[in-house]
Amino acid sequence: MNSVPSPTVDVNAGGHRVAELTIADMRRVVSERIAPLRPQPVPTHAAMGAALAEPLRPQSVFPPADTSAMDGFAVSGPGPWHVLDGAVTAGSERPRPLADGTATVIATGALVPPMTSFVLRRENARQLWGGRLVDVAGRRPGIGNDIRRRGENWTLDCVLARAGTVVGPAVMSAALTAERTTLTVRGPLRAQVVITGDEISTADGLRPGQTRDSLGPVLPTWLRDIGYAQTATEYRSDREFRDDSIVASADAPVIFVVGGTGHGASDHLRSVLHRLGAEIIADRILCRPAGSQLLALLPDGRVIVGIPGNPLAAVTAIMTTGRAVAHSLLGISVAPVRGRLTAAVRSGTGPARIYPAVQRADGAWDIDPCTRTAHLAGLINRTALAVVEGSGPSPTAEIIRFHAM
Ligand SMILES: Nc1nc2c(c(=O)[nH]1)N[C@H]1C(S)=C(S)[C@@H](COP(=O)(O)OP(=O)(O)OC[C@H]3O[C@@H](n4cnc5c(N)ncnc54)[C@H](O)[C@@H]3O)O[C@H]1N2
Ligand code: MOO
Repeated sequence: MNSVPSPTVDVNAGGHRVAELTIADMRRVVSERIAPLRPQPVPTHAAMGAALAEPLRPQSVFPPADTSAMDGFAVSGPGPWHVLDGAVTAGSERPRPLADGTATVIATGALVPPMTSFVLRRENARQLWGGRLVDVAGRRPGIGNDIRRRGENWTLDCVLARAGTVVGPAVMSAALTAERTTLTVRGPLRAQVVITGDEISTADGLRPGQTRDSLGPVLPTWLRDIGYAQTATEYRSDREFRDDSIVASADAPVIFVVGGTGHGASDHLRSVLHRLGAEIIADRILCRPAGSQLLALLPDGRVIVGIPGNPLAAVTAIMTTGRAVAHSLLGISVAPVRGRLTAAVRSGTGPARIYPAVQRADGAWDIDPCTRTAHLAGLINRTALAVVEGSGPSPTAEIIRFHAM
């Protein structure tokens, strides 16, 4: 929609042009201008994708009591043992103490009765004539007793995860094991996606001139991958986008506006930003695709990322600028990772080139130099973007992986 040049919308809030930024400069500006979210207590089960604002310390030692590590018999004293009636199952409270010379059936995870010497695994136990139990493994007392001792995994002074760690399934699960019912975190980060453009259609059957929306259903997956745990998506025609208050009213710290970043007749993002008193902090990034990105701050601190409409450019913008914004808001720092390429490539003296990439068995990355931007077919079976910068032939590139896929 921006094929018709327009002299009317080259505007930004301060009235002066903001320089095009390299990717490194964009990351620096983002970390300087976008402050981390305020830490807040969040129920542990609702904290997926947030970042720990404090080290994760246990609320309870683990295991909280001596428990059996195996199905078998809790035995007291040297054998053979007389097996008592009944069984100690997981979930039973306070089993009675075991008298010397006796044994009781016990289940994995059950509390070990006081006076237990060790747990005899079922496969190492035989009952003699008359019912007496013996240990056929001939264990030495105290060795491999198959009892999980209270606090042997962690005590209250342990740190299970450092501040800045993103809450994934392992962190959440460990926190629950440690009886942490709330966590002090930044996030979970929410994003509003606004897909603009008169030509974009989600309805059955395309009319001439329409373009199938190939981003709305998939952007939340990419966004979740880089730290936006919750996403809401809205569609607006160009005029609706220009006239309504979706950007003003969006209830999310980050608003991704898809399309309209250019200077074409229907590209209204700049004028909307101007009207809302936003400060543009990056106007174009020196990269291809996704050069036509805008990064702006609303007066209340919400961040607007204007991403190009071409689908591969949109994903590239999200994986570079969108990712840097998420890291800043979550208060985490992620050092760029470099990878070896299967063949040296030259980006030339111009902008950084960003290519779909996939890792070979030997660890080197194959890149696709000829990918088109109007669709995402070039990302099928690819697991990363490779960022190539510098004028000479480069044998390595920054690798930005897609973790969720
Ligand atoms: N005179 C110039 N024109 C353009 C330039 C330029 O440098 N000078 N850059 C081109 C590049 S590269 C890109 S990328 C686009 C960026 O334009 P916008 O951000 O304003 O995006 P639109 O014009 O709205 O859309 C571009 C393209 O993408 C299609 N699109 C948009 N949304 C979707 C969607 N949800 N699903 C599928 N496809 C979508 C849209 O129909 C357009 O074809 O500007 C170029 N022009
Ligand atoms: O930025 Mo366009 O993003 O090269 O397709």
